[in-house]
Amino acid sequence: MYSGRVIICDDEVEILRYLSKILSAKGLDLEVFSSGSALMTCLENRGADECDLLLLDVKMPDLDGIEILQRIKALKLEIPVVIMTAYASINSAIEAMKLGAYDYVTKPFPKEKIFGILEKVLERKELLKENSALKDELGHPAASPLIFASPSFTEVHDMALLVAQSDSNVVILGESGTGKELVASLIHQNSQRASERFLTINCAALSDTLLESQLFGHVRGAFTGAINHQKGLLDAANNGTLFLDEVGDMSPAIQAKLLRVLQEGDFIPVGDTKAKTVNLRFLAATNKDLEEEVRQKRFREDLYFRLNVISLYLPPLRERAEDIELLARHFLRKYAARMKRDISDFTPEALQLLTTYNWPGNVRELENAIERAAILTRGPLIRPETLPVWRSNGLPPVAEAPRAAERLVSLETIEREHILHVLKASGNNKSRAARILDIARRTLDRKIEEFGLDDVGAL
Ligand SMILES: Nc1ncnc2c1ncn2[C@@H]1O[C@H](COP(=O)(O)OP(=O)(O)OP(=O)(O)O)[C@@H](O)[C@H]1O
Repeated sequence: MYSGRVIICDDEVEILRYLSKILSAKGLDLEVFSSGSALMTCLENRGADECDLLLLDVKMPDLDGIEILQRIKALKLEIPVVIMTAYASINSAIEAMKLGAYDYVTKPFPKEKIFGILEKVLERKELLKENSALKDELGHPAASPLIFASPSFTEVHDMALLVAQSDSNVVILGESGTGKELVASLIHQNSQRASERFLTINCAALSDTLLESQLFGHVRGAFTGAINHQKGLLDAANNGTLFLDEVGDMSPAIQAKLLRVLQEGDFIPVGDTKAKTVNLRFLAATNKDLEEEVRQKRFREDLYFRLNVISLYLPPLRERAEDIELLARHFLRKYAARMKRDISDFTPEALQLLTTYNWPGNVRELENAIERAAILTRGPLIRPETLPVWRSNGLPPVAEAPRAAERLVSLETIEREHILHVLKASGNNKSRAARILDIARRTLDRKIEEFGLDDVGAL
């Protein structure tokens, strides 16, 4: 038996019935949606609180799974999503994984497949709980999800805790992947608004119209496709904190509407005539030089002053080498546990490579590198060759930022590399390789064909 809450969204009644039956038999709380738009309305209004897993069909007539994932990502809802796809739409599954889906299953799937995923998800939830209990014991604030040791980050962290006590708006500056969103959530968790909601929106990820209706909400019939009344994030976060990520990318029209909220504390939903009053704290982040944007008249000065009561600058990872090793070990523990692998440490060479590389994508790039290395590692130690920053000539430090194409590889590439590796290691014995990979033999055959690995025997 399990304890947790699962949302299922599929337009096929048979699938809904099948999943409801097997999951409720295991003691799980279920919520079922037969259309993508109904699911989105619920997530937008209520957030993903207390939901442990979302099982999402990729192909639905009104709103497909990929679009839902994009919206979940833009709303920054923390919810593991498992995409359910037909064999024919396997490319959508890959697309979904790139968008941050937790996993995917190909229909028809045995119930054990879903139970396996559920166990991993619930185990992860427990791990996160343990982690925060441990931080409590060590005397760190329970809400701090941040790992750091460097003096420069300690200073910003202390500053963040201090400004959390005030109710002022804050702008968090720093390169992409430096932890701006984590710091925003830390501020909220340590503020007087901690018991209220912390909602986030990425202003660069949405079109102008969508951003406007997400922020301010709309009434029925406000524009083509507005079939229902929809509450905006300003409303949903009332009394809590709203985090505006990539605020520097907001259009002048939306900047003007937002300024009114900051000045008057009210706004008018799209298509409505009545103003709504809200009480919010705004945290905003950008990797743009906002002062320069103001000088260039791309960002309103009055809005800038309203938002930027206090500003925090997160230093890039390359300027805080002390944090790299700590973060790398933290991510290694996380991914080794998630993948149930006994990888305990880095070789000294790998560690040296990690601490001397200049990490243009900051902590996010480091996390991706460790996740990839954990997938590719066979022994107990992470070796340099599994790190994307490794060069075949063995030269460790890279002074300049490598080109993106050299650093980052797609999930598809990793999957292909790993299948190739297992096939070679098993002497091209496909049944054995399928067992090691923990996938059905016919799934392996399909992937071999898809990735053009038929000739592996000859390698
Ligand atoms: N100090 C830290 N401790 C633990 N994890 C961190 C830390 N800093 C960043 N991360 C992780 O790195 C990733 C990127 O962090 P985050 O999204 O907060 O960065 P960001 O600056 O908001 O990025 P962007 O500008 O691209 O939105 C996240 O997975 C986050 O959990």
